[in-house]
Amino acid sequence: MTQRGTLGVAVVGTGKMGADHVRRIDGVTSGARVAAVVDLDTARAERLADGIDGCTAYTDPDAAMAADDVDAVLIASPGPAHEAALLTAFEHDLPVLCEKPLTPDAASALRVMEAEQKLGHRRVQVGFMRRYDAEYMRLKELLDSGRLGRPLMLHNRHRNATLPVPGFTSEMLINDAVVHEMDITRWLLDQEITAVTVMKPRPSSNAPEGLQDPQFVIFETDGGAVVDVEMNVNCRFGYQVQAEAVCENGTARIGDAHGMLVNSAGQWGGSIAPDFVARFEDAYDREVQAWVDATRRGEVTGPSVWDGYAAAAVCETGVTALTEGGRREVKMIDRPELYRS
Ligand SMILES: NC(=O)c1ccc[n+]([C@@H]2O[C@H](COP(=O)([O-])OP(=O)(O)OC[C@H]3O[C@@H](n4cnc5c(N)ncnc54)[C@H](O)[C@@H]3O)[C@@H](O)[C@H]2O)c1
Ligand SMILES: O[C@H]1[C@H](O)[C@@H](O)[C@H](O)[C@@H](O)[C@H]1O
Repeated sequence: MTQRGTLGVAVVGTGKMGADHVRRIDGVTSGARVAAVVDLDTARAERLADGIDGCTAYTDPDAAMAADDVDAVLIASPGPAHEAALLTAFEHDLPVLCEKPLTPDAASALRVMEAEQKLGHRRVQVGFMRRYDAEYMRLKELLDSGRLGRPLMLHNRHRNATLPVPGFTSEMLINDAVVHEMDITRWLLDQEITAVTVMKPRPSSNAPEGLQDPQFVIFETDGGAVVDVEMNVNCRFGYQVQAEAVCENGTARIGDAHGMLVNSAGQWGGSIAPDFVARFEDAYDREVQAWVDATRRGEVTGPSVWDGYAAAAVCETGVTALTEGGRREVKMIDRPELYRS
């Protein structure tokens, strides 16, 4: 860290999400600066670095993490590349904000968890940004207050206008998209997911040939709640994330706010965000600021590697339910001591 305590961050992966985080750290977040950008696509990293004072472009994550001006790492490469980047960050004992998913399967998430336990302290915040969204935070506060009684069901809708990245697969609807509902369910209800069922409606004609889109996913939890998720990555009309908790004495629903309502030409209405960058902008800002603030205090807060592992275990079960059918039970190890408090 510099004398004034500004955190030098290396951003690994500078595609859609990584570039957005670079812009955020450079222009929105306080107490941090982009010291390095890393991408296999050298030209992309160099273009980004060129616009930022004191920022160096790298293709090798290890070289970036070894640099004197790098104090922390933000990983925004694709999920399958996260494990290698995390293990490299552990070798340098650097704090990490790792975009979701922690890793794409439970075995690799376990390896990361074992490596972090060997360090003897938590180093990673996982990028489940919905926990920092104002609406989800209010819903959590309400459920925790007990005013509506015990939550019985949670209905979720998760709709992307078009494929989030080219080549999105049927498994990725679970691994890369429904993974958000896996985390938010665990967090909102403070319960673990114990079983997953995936129903397959007739695919939309908007979906590329062979893609099972939409999917209807059902979770059961160890607290007896039933949770459903409509996952759709070709809805065409915009980006929409909604949740409704059904409790013993009432319901609470979020995700309906569409900003300003306009009356015009015999109609009324608002607008729908085009994509996750717009819908969750505030949540990403809060998430990154919380990470920087905690890191500068020498703390690690937010979703942990345990949360990343739990989501990965549920994802793996979900992919089995998708490909083999039926109701599938989730298998997880006991929570290690490091993640109990
Ligand atoms: N929290 C959210 O809402 C949210 C939204 C979008 C993406 N994401 C996550 O962010 C990550 C990146 O997604 P994206 O949409 O930006 O993908 P993307 O394909 O747009 O960008 C990925 C970038 O990483 C680079 N890359 C690939 N392998 C690398 C490696 N080994 N080392 C360094 N760079 C490498 C690629 O060249 C590319 O520039 C994924 O984990 C994704 O799930 C999260
Ligand atoms: O990586 C993205 C991102 O996590 C979005 O929040 C989600 O809506 C997309 O479906 C997913 O592919």
